Amino acid sequence: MTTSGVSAAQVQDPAAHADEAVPELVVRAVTVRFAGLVALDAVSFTVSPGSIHAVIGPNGAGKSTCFNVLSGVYRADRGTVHLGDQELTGLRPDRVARLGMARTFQNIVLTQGTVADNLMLGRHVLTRSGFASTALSLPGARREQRRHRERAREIAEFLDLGPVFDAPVMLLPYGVRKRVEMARALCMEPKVLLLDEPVAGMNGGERKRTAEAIAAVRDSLGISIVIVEHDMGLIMRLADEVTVLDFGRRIAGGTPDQIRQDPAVIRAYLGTGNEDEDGDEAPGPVAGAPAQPAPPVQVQRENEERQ
Ligand SMILES: Nc1ncnc2c1ncn2[C@@H]1O[C@H](COP(=O)(O)OP(=O)(O)OP(=O)(O)O)[C@@H](O)[C@H]1O
Repeated sequence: MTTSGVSAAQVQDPAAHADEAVPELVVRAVTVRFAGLVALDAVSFTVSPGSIHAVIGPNGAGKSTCFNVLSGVYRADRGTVHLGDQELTGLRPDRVARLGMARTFQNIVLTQGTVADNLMLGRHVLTRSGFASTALSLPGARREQRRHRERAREIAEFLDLGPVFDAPVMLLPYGVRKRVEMARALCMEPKVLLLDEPVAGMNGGERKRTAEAIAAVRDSLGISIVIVEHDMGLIMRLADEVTVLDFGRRIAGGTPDQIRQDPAVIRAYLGTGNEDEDGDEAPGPVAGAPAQPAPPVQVQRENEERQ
């Protein structure tokens, strides 16, 4: 689907990476340490081409660290990241972006310029004309700028941002600004889109719209999406595959249905450290607990009490 009337064919257009097949993203045994703390401990997973792959886990599990390794912000102490044949391990963020990995940021709230200005920033990595020829408005550079602006408008329309293309972002509601941020990343024509908590802070309507937009990106553009998000309802509806982290370790992986039933996941979200003064485990999920695993846990607890 598309979120506006723009056809998939229009959106699947040209760009740097569109003629190349989307490759697998393979994370192998990645370890990251901060002083004495192991934030990621030999974590491995594979993102299938054209899929939505969620990375979830309780607070402090290592999700952001994982994201920062994928986008080149953090350097892994051990392990590798490959996008197809291309090794990304240890490359700087700008190089990782040029190889087809575009990311959004958890806390970014765009405030400067128009929507168009922000999307053109995303086109920057694809611009061939140098700074001087653009500044001097040479004909070739002007043509290229026009082509990029047209493409930015197509992407804006795809994400329902057409009507606000020339509006200052500062005047837009929070949820729309977050969608501008996603459009900016898409303007880089990535093979893999990394979404860091894309619905954080949104109201119900904005969440629904953003979820539709994410599904539309996968279905129409065929690129892979890696998503870190605390909204478990959204993850369970959207994701094709889920990797679950806890204390820096990968404790489970599979489809949302498999994850819902996985005892290690249920244990991690219940939290084994929630003990009261008598040493009894305090019931109830920790923050960010999945909405769906609750029934199997209750059944399991009833069985334990009966024994
Ligand atoms: N730059 C850093 N320096 C030191 N420790 C860090 C740094 N970044 C993360 N950590 C630690 O690494 C562990 C994993 O953190 P991370 O932010 O990756 O978890 P998370 O799953 O994203 O958590 P949350 O859901 O709360 O955002 C935590 O114990 C955290 O305190």
